[in-house]
Formats: sequence, structure tokens, C-alpha cells
Amino acid sequence: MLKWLVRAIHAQDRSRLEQGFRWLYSFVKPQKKAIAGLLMLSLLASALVLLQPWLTKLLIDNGLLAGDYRTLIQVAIAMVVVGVLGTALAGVNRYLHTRLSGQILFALRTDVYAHLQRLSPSFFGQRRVGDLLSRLDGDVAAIQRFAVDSLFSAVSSIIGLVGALVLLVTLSPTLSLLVLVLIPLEVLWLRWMRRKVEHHARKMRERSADISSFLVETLPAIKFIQSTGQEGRERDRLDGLNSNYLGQLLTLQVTEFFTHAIPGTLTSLTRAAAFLIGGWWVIQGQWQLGSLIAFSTYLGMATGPVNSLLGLYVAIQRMSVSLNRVSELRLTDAEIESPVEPCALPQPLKGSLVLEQVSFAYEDRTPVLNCVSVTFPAGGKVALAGASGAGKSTLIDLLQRHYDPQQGCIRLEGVDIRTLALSDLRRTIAVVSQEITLFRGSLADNLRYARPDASDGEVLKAAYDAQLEALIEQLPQGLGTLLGERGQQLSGGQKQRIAIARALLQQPAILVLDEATSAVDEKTEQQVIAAVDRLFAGRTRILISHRPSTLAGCDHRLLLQNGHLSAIELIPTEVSHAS
Ligand SMILES: Nc1ncnc2c1ncn2[C@@H]1O[C@H](COP(=O)(O)OP(=O)(O)OP(=O)(O)O)[C@@H](O)[C@H]1O
Repeated sequence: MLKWLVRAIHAQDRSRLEQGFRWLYSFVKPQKKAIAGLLMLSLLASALVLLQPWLTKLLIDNGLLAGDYRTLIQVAIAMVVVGVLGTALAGVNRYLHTRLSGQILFALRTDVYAHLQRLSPSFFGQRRVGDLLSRLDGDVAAIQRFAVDSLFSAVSSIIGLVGALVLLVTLSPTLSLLVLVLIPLEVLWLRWMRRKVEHHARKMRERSADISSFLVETLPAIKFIQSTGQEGRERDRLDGLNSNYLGQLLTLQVTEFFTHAIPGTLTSLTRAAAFLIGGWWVIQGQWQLGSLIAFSTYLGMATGPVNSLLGLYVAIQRMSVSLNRVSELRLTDAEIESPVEPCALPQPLKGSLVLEQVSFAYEDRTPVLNCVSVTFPAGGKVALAGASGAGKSTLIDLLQRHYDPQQGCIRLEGVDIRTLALSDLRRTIAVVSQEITLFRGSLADNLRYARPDASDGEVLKAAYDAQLEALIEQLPQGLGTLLGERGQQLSGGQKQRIAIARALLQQPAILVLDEATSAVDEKTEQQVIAAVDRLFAGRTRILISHRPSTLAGCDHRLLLQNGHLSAIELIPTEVSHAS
């Protein structure tokens, strides 16, 4: 079944699509019972729909034309009962269907999101956020719609088609031959059109991703755009992107229109032919009027499902485009994985870090670190200096395993960090970097981000230690004040101190301050560093800064230059000295 489906789609990368379908099926499978229940309801609903024209036939032939008023009343009551039952069933169906759709949609989206969480910064560096958004949102929804809606549409179409065909043949086997001409013609047409629809659907999703990317990029930069007076240019860019999208949308609409219009016209022609032939028989007295009306209704009911079954083909094409785009994300391997059986962190953890012959280069770039060996002694306060772009932040990224070195090894307390659980490693080394991440929520929520279980007292103490007292007093609801999106109402220095308070709460064995106090004045910086020294006395601290005053109080000083680390002052190291 799967292989047939993949072959039918004519995908370029069949194995990826096959994997995509398997993935999709793993979400549909647990809902088997709910799906079976809904299918039963659909079956009942379809049977009720099929019953209506037959009741009309009985009403005309056995009631009206036969002059039998009793039958007329009975059929009319039956029609009301069938109508009410059908409406009730449709309501229940709709509720259960929406619930099932939602459950599958959210499970799919959470799964893709969880996979993205495992990918390294280099993946996100190469991707546009807008494109990721459109895959997580639009494409996942398109896949879910296919998985649930199309399944039910297919089942009710098949029931409708088979039921209508049986009733057509019952009413007139000869006239039913018309369907044999109609269906092959429709199939031929739709086979021809399907590639065009697939092509235009893919293009349209790409244009939509362009708009999302534009908005994601420019909305956070509105202030910069205003300062540089480029509002008009950005509006023009958006106009351009909008008209590209509209152009593609219209092309798709026109293609889809013709895809469905021709089968629709063929259906009308067939019905007209049925009326001409069947009508002649009625005039000749060879057939009953009720039968002709019922036949014409069933003919519409038979061609409807044929159209939607063939439309399903188009839906599969479109869904396969989305499934491919989502599969591409899902099949991107995480470069950094937690080991299957991680080593336990040595206890008590003193916090020594050793780099042994570490070399690292970003893809296709010159090496940032070249055979670097160095020890960050447990409990020491080490300054890491170096020109902008020398690779200081990269070195810190290696410590937290956002990347792995191409050569050499990094040891925490003598243990290769690649053998540790990622969560243990990252909990042990807290990094306060230049870019501060703040989320929607209160100041207290943001402070306890890395330690959600911290008590109010602990949060307040960490905030005071990070010199946030003045800010808390100034905010209308103190720690409970909502910070808004990305903490835009805060100064750079305030954000930095929030990040330091977070690290204080986390109580890591190793604390890295990567230009973490660059935005505060020197006096506040001295106070923050003094608090860090007091609270982290005996723990390993690595300070990166361009300010001599920040680096002055360090036990050891290192200079990163041209991929090599040299000691400004001697640091005892077990492996070799700073190379
Ligand atoms: N994701 C990346 N992909 C490719 N190259 C990168 C990436 N991140 C950084 N680089 C490059 O690696 C080099 C080191 O960058 P890094 O950010 O580590 O320097 P830094 O010493 O921390 O600089 P600064 O003091 O300005 O923060 C730079 O040349 C930078 O352009």
C-alpha cells in the first residue's frame, strides 16, 4: 500500500517520501479506535444520504402518482426522521472529527519541534526562521489535513459511490452505462493535470515562506529601520513579495480550476444525456417519473464521489510536497547527541576543565582553534582575552557541546565531555553570553528559567546579588512585572544582570561570563563581579571581556590569537601549556 502510494505520487526522492509516510502513520496508528468509530458514523451518515432520493421516488411513484395518501404520509414522516437523524449524526461527526484532527496535528507538530530542539546552532544559522515557521505551521497542517480529512473523504466517497452505483443499476442497468464513459474520461484528465498542480503548490508554499521570513526578519528590527529611514524600502519589499505570492496563488487557482472544471462539465453533460434518454422513456410510458428523478439524483451522487476521489489524487500530490518539506527537517541528523549510556559526573564536582589538542573550524572556513591545549583549573578565575572574531565564543560553545571539535578532546573533571549526558554537562557549565534571551512572562519567571523550582526567596536573593535591586523597585509590580516580548523595555545592562542572576540561581560548577557585563558601567560591573566572586568563590569562572578592569582580578589570563591560546600569565596545566 505504502509503496503503491509513493509510486503513484511520482516523487523524486522516493525513500524520503516513504519514510515520511511511515512517520505519519506512526501518529495515525494510536488513534485506530477513534478512527474506526468515526468511520462507522460516516457509514451511517452516507447510508442516510443515499436513502433520501429513494424516499423521493417512493413519494412520487407510490404516493403521488398512485394517489395513495397513506403512503404519502408514511414516506413524509420517514423523510423527516432520516433528515433529523442525518443532522444529528453530522454534528457528532464534526465534533469527533475536529478532536481527532487536533490531536494528530499537535502530536505531529510537537514531534517536529522536539527534533528541531536537538539540532545545533549551525543548522539554525543556515535556515531562515520564516521558512522553519512555514514548515512547522502550514506544512504540518497540510499533512494532518490529508491524514484525517482525506481518509474520511475517501471512505465516505467510496461508500457514496458504491451505494449510488448499486442504486443506479437497480433503477436502470442500461442508463447506468453512461457512468462507464464518464469515469475513464475524468481519470485521464486528472492524471494529466496532477504534475502541474504539484509544481504550482510547491512554488506557492515557497512564496509564502518568503513573506514569513520577511516579517520575522523585519518586525524585530523596526526601530533600526525607522532610524535609517528605510520604511518605504521595506514596504516595497513586502509589496514585491506579496505580488509574487499572489501571482503564484492565482496560477495555482487557475490550474486547480481547470483540474476540476472539466470533470464537472462532463458530469453535467452525462446528466443531460440521462434526462434526454430517461425522459423519452417516461414520455413513452416505459419508465416512472420518480425513478427518473431518483436516477438523476444518484447520478450526481455517483459523480460527486468520483470527483472527490480523483481530487484526492491532487490532495496527495500537494500533501507530498509538504511531507517532503517536513521530512527534510526531520531527517536532518543532530550533529550533537547525548550518549546512549552516559557516564555519571564525578562527585563532588570541583570544576576543572582541560582542552587537549583541540582544533575546530566552521564548515569551509579557516580553523578558529588550532591544536589548543589548556587547563582551566578547578576553582580558578580565568580571563580569556582576544580580538573580536578571534574565537572566544566559539571556544565556549565547544565547552557546552554546541559543536564538537574536529580534533582533540575536552575533559570535565577528567571525563571526556562527549561521554556525559548533554543535560548534565550544560547544567554544570552556565554561560552568560552577549545575547540575552528573555521570554514573555514576569521578571521572576525569567530569572527562574533554568531552575523552575527556585523559591521566591532564592529568586529575590539572586536578583539582589546581581544588582537588580533598583530595577525591582522601579518596576510597577516588582518581580511580578511582565517583561513583554524579548524584554524590550529594559536596558542592555539590566538584561545582562538578569542573565547573571539566572546563572547565580542555577549554581553551576563552572560559570562563563562572555562579555556579560559589557553593557553596564564600570562601577556596576565591579559590584556584579564582586558578587560573582563572593558567591562563586571556589568555583571555576571564565571571564571574557575587552575591558582591562574586568580581567584585572583574574588568577590567570589567556590570549586567543590566530587559533592559538597563549598564557599571558603562567597557568599550571596537566597536558601541555597553552599552545
Ligand atoms: N556559526 C558560524 N559559522 C561560521 N563561522 C562562524 C560562526 N560563528 C562564528 N563564526 C566565525 O568564527 C570566528 C570566531 O567567532 P567568535 O564569535 O567565536 O569570535 P569572538 O572572539 O567571540 O568575537 P567577539 O569578541 O566579537 O564576540 C569569526 O571569524 C566568526 O566570523
